[in-house]
Amino acid sequence: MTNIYPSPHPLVAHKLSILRDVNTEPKKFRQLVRELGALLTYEATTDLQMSPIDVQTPMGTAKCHELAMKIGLIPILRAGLGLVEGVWELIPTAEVWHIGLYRDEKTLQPVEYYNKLPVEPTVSVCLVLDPMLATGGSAVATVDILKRWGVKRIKFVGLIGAPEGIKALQIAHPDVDIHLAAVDDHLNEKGYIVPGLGDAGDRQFGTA
Ligand SMILES: O=P(O)(O)OC[C@H]1O[C@H](OP(=O)(O)OP(=O)(O)O)[C@H](O)[C@@H]1O
Ligand SMILES: O=c1cc[nH]c(=O)[nH]1
Ligand SMILES: [Mg+2]
Repeated sequence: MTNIYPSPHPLVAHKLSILRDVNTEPKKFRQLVRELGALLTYEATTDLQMSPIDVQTPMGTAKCHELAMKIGLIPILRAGLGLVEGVWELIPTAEVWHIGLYRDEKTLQPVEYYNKLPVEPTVSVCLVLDPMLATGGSAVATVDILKRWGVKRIKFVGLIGAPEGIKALQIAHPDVDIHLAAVDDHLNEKGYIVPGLGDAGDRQFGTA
């Protein structure tokens, strides 16, 4: 399938290598997650729909373009929170709708604990934000929720994906583009990505 986009950008690779390092402390880790969120979103949004607009400059009229669609950022709590700020810097008009999911430690199945989406969709494009795509359960469940909400255009923006999670998301939602900083080797017996970066939530929030 062709909907998986690992970033080819040297800045992304450089920042990811520092992020992975077991010695990178939470403050630096949060900064890198924020920066990577912005860089990956820049790559993920090249095909957004635009509408023409005439802008008066001090020298005349410029034929310009503006975003034509309302964009929603959907961070998956907790770890997805760290990606919001960098993306919001680029798209300040985006709405942010939080989805709370945690993985059951034994079954690795996602458990929903927060969802305050209004009845009718208020956005037409959603960027699902979560650093880790491991089994894919959390991403698939979030896209399920967004499709039930009525959103048709959905992209996943994350940092590291395991082949297992990428496959699961592709099979469940082949229409969802997957933008990542890297694709890693495999999942371990506890569902952690190897080599990965450990627990993205714990490393951001200092809870390890
Ligand atoms: O692809 P999956 O197998 O579903 O795993 C990925 C999920 O696991 C992590 O969240 P976690 O459950 O640790 O919650 P947290 O962000 O609150 O730490 C991560 O942030 C993803 O949401
Ligand atoms: O490697 C992993 C897998 C799931 N969640 C994480 O935070 N890290
Ligand atoms: Mg976690």
